[in-house]
Parts: sequence; C-alpha cells; structure tokens
Amino acid sequence: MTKVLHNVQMVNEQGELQTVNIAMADGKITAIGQNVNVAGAEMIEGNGLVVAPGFVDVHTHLREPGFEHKETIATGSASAAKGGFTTICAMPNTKPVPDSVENMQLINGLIKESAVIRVLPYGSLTKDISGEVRTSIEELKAHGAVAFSDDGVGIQLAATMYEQMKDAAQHDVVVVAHCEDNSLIYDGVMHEGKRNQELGLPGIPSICESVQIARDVLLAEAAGARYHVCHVSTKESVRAVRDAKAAGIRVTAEVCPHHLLLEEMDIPSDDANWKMNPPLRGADDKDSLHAAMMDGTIDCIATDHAPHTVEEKCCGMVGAPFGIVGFETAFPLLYTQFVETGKWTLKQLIDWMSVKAAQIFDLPYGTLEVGSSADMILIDLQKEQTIDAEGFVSKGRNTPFNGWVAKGWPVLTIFEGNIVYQEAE
Ligand SMILES: NC(=O)N[C@@H](CC(=O)O)C(=O)O
Ligand SMILES: [Zn+2]
Ligand SMILES: [Zn+2]
Repeated sequence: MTKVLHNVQMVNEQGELQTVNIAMADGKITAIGQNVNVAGAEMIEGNGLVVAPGFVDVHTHLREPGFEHKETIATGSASAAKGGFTTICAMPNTKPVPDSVENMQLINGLIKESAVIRVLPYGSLTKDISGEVRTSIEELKAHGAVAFSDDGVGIQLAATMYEQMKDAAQHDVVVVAHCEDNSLIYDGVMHEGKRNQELGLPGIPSICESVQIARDVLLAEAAGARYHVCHVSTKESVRAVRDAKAAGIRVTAEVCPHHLLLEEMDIPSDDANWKMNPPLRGADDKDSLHAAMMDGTIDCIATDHAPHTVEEKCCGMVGAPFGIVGFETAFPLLYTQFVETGKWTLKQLIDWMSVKAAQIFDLPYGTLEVGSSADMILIDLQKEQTIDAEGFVSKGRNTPFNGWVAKGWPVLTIFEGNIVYQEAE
C-alpha cells in the first residue's frame, strides 16, 4: 500500500523550505517531489507543515527490564515518538544488564514486543556495568548491540577501557563513554561552583569528567578505536575533544539540551528535578558547549532521557537519583531558544538531532531520501504550548522545564511508513 504525505515543507541542502509530497511504500520512501502523486494511494495531509527526518537519539534510558516503575519500552518509545524520534539507542543500565548473549536476547525480545519505534540496544562494556569483568564485544555485537557503553558510571581502570577499545576497534564498533572519575566526586549532587555553595550542597568538580575524557582519547588513539563521549558538560572537556579531533583521533561527542539551555545559577532551589549527571555547569561551560557546536567539536544532540519516579525526586537533591526526562521537550525548547532567536538555523538543529547522530554509528537513518526508511515527522513551527509534565506520555515527570513556553511542536510521527504518533485535535 502506497501512502503519500501531501503538501509538506522540506528543508533542502541550502536550508531553504521546499514544498513537496513524499510517497512511501513497504516502509521506504519511494518518491519525493513537487508533483509526486500515486493513483490509489492513501493520502496523509501535511497542511504545509515542516517535514523532517525522524530524529535519532543515541543516548536514552528506557528502564526495562528491571525498573518498569520508572519507564517501560512501551512508554519510553511512545514518549520518544511524541517528541519526533524514530530511532533511539537504549543505554544498558537495566536489570539485567545486556552483558551476555542471553540478556541481549531478552532485551531484543522485549523491544520486539513493545517498541513503537526503532530501539537499538547498547551492549555493556563490563559485566553488570561494575567496571570489573569485560564483556565479549564480538558476541554482543553479533546479537544486535548498536555500540558499547557502561553509561551511568565511568570506567575507572584505564586498562579495562583500553582492552575493550582494542576489541571494539577490531569489530568496528564505537565505544561510548560516560566520563566520571569516581575518586574526584566526593558525593556531590550539583556542579562545584557558586550555586552549590549558596544552597549548601556538595559539589561535583568539572575535572571528574574532563580528566577521564583526556585519558580516553589517548587510549582511543593507541587502540585505534572509535570513541564517543556522552553528555559533554564542561569547557575543559570541550577542549580535550577539540584537541583530540585536531590530532586525528577518532572521537565524536554529544551534548544534551539541558546543558545548552541551563546553567548552575538557574537552579532555583534544592529541587531534585534539577539534578542530573553531569550537572548543570557554569555560564562559561555553557558558552563553550555552544562554541563547540559551531566549530564541529560536538557532533550531535542527545537527550539522555532519564526517567525517575515522583517519589524518588520528591525531596531534595541529596539521596535522589540523577537524571531528567527529555524526549518530549527537546525539539521545541531548542527551536524556541536557539532557532527562533537566530542563533542556529532550522537545518542545523534538525541535522544535529538526526543525520549527524546517525552518522556516528553508521546508522542508515536520519535522512529524507528515496530508498531510505520512511521515518519522518511533521513539525508545527507556529504552535506554542506550555510544557506540562503531567501531560507527558513518559512515566517520568522529572523535568526542570515544567511551565516553560515553547514553539515548534512535532505533531505527527511516521515510522517505517506508519503513523505512530499523531497530535490529538
Ligand atoms: N544522566 C543521568 O543523570 N542519569 C542517567 C545515567 C547517566 O546518563 O549517566 C540515569 O540512568 O538515570
Ligand atoms: Zn551518563
Ligand atoms: Zn545516560
């Protein structure tokens, strides 16, 4: 059955909007053009809205198996679909951890059963992400691991990281690192700067992230590995990545919306909805992240969607888990704050959330081309709405953006040619 998405505005290579129709059949795009029409096709009316490739999020937490009270693959993937994502990579800090063929198969089965979009699972770098016993990259890759990470914790021992990088290089998969040196944390809950002192809360120094990135880029060079840095948050981290790229090391990096939008001084009070790892840093750190987007040091945007329950986030930062949700607010917030203000172009934002993310992992998604998977979204750039965490499809309500007004909402999501989210009229 052929479908035609009719009268939509596509952003072309030059960044201009072009009115087109998009035909799709068997889950693939079959034609794009001004006069594309297929007799007998089912028509999806686009009403002149902007069409973009379905977004690709390389850093997400779906919590299933093991923490279904926080999120499930069904709720997390539906939340992602609502936010305009059609491909998401799921981090391995679940219970069990995808650290064996058996656990990988379990997770693949759960995804098959309940995901409404494409969910690509990470394999872990060490057993039970405890940093001790290395996993088999070869086996986990053979069973669908999109890449390898121990996200949630840093790999403390250089030797463990180095050995896994050598294996990853051999199997041409990317090592993805949450960088955090545990000997430098001291039980902090927010950035070690000015605001944590005002609030009397223990700090997380910038060096606990940057020193591990500096170590890892040198290990990646020695191992010949492809290395991707999660949620870069500090100016020193940016410098380490920039210098490594300049030296020809195969490193890529992501940034989260919240680190581009917020800084430590924005934290209103000891409220756990502002607690995430890495924490909101200083204004100079935020500025350096923006500069790193512009010069290509940072490659893509990833949400690090990290749902937790209201109970876990109720009572101040100390004792609460790190993490905030991100799927349903990422695009409108970034569009409103950075595209509407003229800082970024619409094409830049879309590319950072789709094709640029896909390229890091050689994923054939995130583009609108004949022959590619029919994954696309419609965005209503004029639609303005107040963010209301109570209305999230995600089980998580943990966001610092509740009550913010934003424009540019995804209103329709098509995955492999089928509508998987449509805004209620
Ligand atoms: N980012 C977070 O604050 N939390 C993540 C773990 C992680 O990404 O490090 C989580 O799993 O909750
Ligand atoms: Zn992390
Ligand atoms: Zn994470």
